[in-house]
Amino acid sequence: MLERKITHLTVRDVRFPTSLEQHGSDAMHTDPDYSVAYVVLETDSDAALKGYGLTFTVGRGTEIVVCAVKALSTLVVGKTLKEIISDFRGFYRLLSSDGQMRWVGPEKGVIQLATAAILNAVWDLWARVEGKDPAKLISCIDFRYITDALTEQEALDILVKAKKGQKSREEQMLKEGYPAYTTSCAWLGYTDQQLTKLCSEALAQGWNKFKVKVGADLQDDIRRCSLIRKLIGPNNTLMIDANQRWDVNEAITWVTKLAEFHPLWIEEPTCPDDVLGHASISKALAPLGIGVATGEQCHNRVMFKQFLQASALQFVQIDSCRVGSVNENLAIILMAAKFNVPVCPHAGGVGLCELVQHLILFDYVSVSASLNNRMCEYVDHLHEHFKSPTIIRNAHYIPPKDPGYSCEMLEESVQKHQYPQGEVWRAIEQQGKQ
Ligand SMILES: C[C@H](O)[C@@H](O)[C@@H](O)[C@H](O)C(=O)O
Ligand SMILES: [Mg+2]
Repeated sequence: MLERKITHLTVRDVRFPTSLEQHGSDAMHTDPDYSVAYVVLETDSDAALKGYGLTFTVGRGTEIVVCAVKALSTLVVGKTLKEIISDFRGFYRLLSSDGQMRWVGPEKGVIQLATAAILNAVWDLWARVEGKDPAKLISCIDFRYITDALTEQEALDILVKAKKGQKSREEQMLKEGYPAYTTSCAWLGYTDQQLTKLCSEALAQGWNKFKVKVGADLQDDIRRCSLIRKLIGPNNTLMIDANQRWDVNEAITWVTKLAEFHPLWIEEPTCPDDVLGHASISKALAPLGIGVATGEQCHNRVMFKQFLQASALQFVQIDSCRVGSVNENLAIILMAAKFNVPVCPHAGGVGLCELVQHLILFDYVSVSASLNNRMCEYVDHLHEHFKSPTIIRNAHYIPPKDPGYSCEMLEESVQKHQYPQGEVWRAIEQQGKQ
């Protein structure tokens, strides 16, 4: 199987009209249409072996990501899986630092999202073919720019140390699943009635950790947080998410006014690139018992390194599509372990829950060995479009059993939602004309 050559790469622009009902809305993305650049790698295998990958985007931006995936595709097509994984570090660097493409990055923005889509598909293909050991995993990581925080030997030591108890953690996960929290009750565009209804339903289903969007209007935030805190009671967990809305001092003042609702964290209080700003916010909010969480728009391992070195975050929110796929997330997860900061993945988008559940299970079973202060985000949208959708039981992610990276979509869904020719978008266009 490893000898099989990748013969084709297709990429499609798939969008869901989530903005119509304000699903996914926040203080900065007021009308998001959850979308993906969806990649399929075809091989010359008789067994119709394919790799499926995607990157999450929002609406119109998807066409630019699709364009970037096409530009990178020549670096992948024609290679065998064996050629790639025998030097995955080198291949990662080829994609992320190709001499003619690097200027539009490097390792950030659209080109990084495109890299994630392609590499997610490569990991999916590889996962369908064989398992991996610690040394092999380490060989996938590009340690360039992070050795001052984590050396290759330290990374290997963390993985080897975590071998102890691995089997029982694996069994525990299969039985109980990984703890999750929900964001689906309190998007910014939802009314108070909607919020009350969704929250009550979620409580009845066993959810005990809730994230609320804040940041547009302080009085609204106070009203919404107070409503939710009353609904969920003092013992359930509340998190708040501002999606980068504030300046540093504004963030401190605003969150201080929400402290009475006892949020565990404030997520993305300010510009995602402002490491020192996050450090100041962390310091100011620590006495209130509120941590800072960030990562969904943290574009590479070097940024995460600085956040960790500067004590600028207390919760590392890895994202399966923002950075360079599993290769780079391995580096981030291992750095978080070294700095003893919990990883709580971001999954608010289409396909993100399906992908990131693999990474957080890996974190527990093979790296951190801890559930302390850890949980994985869950949003209850669009899972029906996936071949192996996430399974949630009693507010826990149940480990997926199908081989691969769980992001193969149903062909019918892809065709219906392809932009602009899919029937869903044609109907919306038609309605607009009426
Ligand atoms: C536009 C998106 O829904 C974001 O609001 C979402 O990813 C969010 O930040 C989250 O943490 O889930
Ligand atoms: Mg967020």
